[in-house]
Amino acid sequence: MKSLSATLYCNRVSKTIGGKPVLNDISFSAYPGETIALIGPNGAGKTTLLKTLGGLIAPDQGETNIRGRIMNPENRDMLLRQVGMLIGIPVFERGMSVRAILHKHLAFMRCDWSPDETMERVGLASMGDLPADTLSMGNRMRLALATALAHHPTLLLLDEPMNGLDPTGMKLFCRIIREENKRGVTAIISAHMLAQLETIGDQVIVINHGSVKAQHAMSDISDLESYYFRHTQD
Ligand SMILES: Nc1ncnc2c1ncn2[C@@H]1O[C@H](COP(=O)(O)OP(=O)(O)OP(=O)(O)O)[C@@H](O)[C@H]1O
Repeated sequence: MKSLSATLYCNRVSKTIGGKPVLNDISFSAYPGETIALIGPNGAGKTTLLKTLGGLIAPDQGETNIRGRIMNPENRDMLLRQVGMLIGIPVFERGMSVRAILHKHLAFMRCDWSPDETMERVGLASMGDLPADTLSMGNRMRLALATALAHHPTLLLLDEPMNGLDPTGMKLFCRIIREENKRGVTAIISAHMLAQLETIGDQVIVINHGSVKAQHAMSDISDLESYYFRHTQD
């Protein structure tokens, strides 16, 4: 019954790529206003899981349920308007300005508001006219985050969103996630930066070899680093 009010319900998802099982029977729920920290070693399956949750790849078995609806090819685009994704290394159209990229994204998401507020929020207000492909790595990450946030989604799927951010950017990122949670937004964040995750995560899921190895409330974990090593030893 609990899953009925979940923002996201990942139900027994499995995926094999190139003959190799990458996700094995993964289930969990994410509730409004909470952040789930997805942690695990390189190659554990975190990105593949986020891609599957965001409908970028189809599971072989199991399903993703967003706000009570099972994602399928017919309702995928409608459901994805409720999702903000940052998955993979941000690459932007050559020569297109930061503001134009956000305008295009908002139009695609059928939102009629200006991108200015989101640019301000991520610290790109003074860079709106710059071609996005000339931005530094950290500022490209800020733009990718802006794209995930701009259309006011209820679910954020963020894969290593702090990569390339300077300490100010990381602090800003954590503040934005807390603000989003207060508005009821659910965030699933895959990252290796345990110290930052410790401050923003409500739940932790450890993935290794494509399976959930542990899941706990962050408040029950006294030291995330030891917890990580304890649950990722082969
Ligand atoms: N398109 C693909 N073709 C072949 N193998 C793939 C493909 N995508 C993912 N894999 C494999 O699936 C496994 C999980 O990869 P994934 O990128 O999901 O891991 P990850 O936990 O996100 O790792 P990292 O922390 O290094 O980003 C890896 O063994 C990877 O090589």
